[in-house]
Amino acid sequence: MAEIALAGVHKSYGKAHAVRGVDLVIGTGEFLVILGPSGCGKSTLLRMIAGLEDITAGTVAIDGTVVNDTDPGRRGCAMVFQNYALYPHMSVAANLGYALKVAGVPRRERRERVVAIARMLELEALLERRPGQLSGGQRQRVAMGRAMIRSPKVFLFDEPLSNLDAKLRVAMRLEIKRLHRELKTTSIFVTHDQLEAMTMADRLVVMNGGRIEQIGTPQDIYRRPATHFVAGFIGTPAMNMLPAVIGADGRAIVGEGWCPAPDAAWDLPDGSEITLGVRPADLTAVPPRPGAPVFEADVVEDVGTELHVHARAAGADVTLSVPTMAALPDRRFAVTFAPEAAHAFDMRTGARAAPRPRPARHDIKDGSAPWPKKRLSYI
Ligand SMILES: Nc1ncnc2c1ncn2[C@@H]1O[C@H](COP(=O)(O)OP(=O)(O)OP(=O)(O)O)[C@@H](O)[C@H]1O
Repeated sequence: MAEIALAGVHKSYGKAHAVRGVDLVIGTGEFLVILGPSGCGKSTLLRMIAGLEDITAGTVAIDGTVVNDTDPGRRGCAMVFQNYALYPHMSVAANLGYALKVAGVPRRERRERVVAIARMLELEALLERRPGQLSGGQRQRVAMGRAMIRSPKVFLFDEPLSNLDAKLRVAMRLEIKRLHRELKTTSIFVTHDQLEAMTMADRLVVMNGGRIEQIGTPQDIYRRPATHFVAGFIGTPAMNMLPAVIGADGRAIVGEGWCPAPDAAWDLPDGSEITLGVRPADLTAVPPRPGAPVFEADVVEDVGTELHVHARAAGADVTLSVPTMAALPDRRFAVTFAPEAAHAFDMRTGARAAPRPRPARHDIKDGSAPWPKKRLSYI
């Protein structure tokens, strides 16, 4: 059990910057997931915590002690990799007990601990097999057991489920969460699979281009994405993104004057270029109306639980998620959405735009002054 604190952590390979100044504290017992596209620096960050990569700048501290120059074996971290990294010529039992053997733990105690871990991971019947005689899921469980046996302070998972088929991934996901509930070991789990990230994380970190874009609970990140990148990266089908311009009243105008969210206003200067984001499930089809583009359903994908309707209009494409085709009585329709379902991103910075503050009650539109704050005395 340990707290991990990263301060200004940076990694460059020559002129290329893989990680650019990451500040992050992972609390004791927390299950933190790092999510991001390929090449965003998530594995490099994990490997710096493990001690498998030098840190170019900044510090990594475990339980208050800076470990930048501490050997990987002395950091108390155990790492689980995508490719299992098992010894093929050794039995499951020998693989599980190897680290204890190296550490000089007596044979009897070793055996006891191997059996206890095997019981926890349902590997007891497989102890005499070699890795080549196991399924992918069983191999991954052995890899987990090997990491668990030394009772590490921290588990570091580097895309451990990527080589498994879809069904097994779900099973292993649950197993890892169950183990975490039991052991409460501080864990960092790196993945590029958003479903894995959303379902496993206590707290989620979204990375892009070596930087942290957002940190929060999966719900925070889904409901209030902090940046244009996060909004587009999280959610399937992806959020609809409509290029828009801020008008004089703070409302967003798309194309030739369509104001799709008339009740929402943003705190940006007139003329600011934004992207208006709306999740496919938040769009509702309504009969065509003047001033709004008419969309035409193009491709409909049935994913079992819902339908994804991809529709086109002049200059804009949208996707709607609907429970049944009854939500689309006609092929041609306009779209609407609740103001609170709209996300706006400032295209200069990519940051989420704040709503425009509503006028305070004493603001008087005709230009007369509000009542003075101090009460007048008539004595
Ligand atoms: N040894 C290295 N030498 C040079 N560049 C490297 C090295 N290792 C990683 N990089 C670069 O650093 C960046 C981050 O790599 P990293 O492996 O951390 O990404 P990732 O987010 O884990 O990606 P993936 O999901 O594909 O594993 C990439 O641009 C990668 O090409």
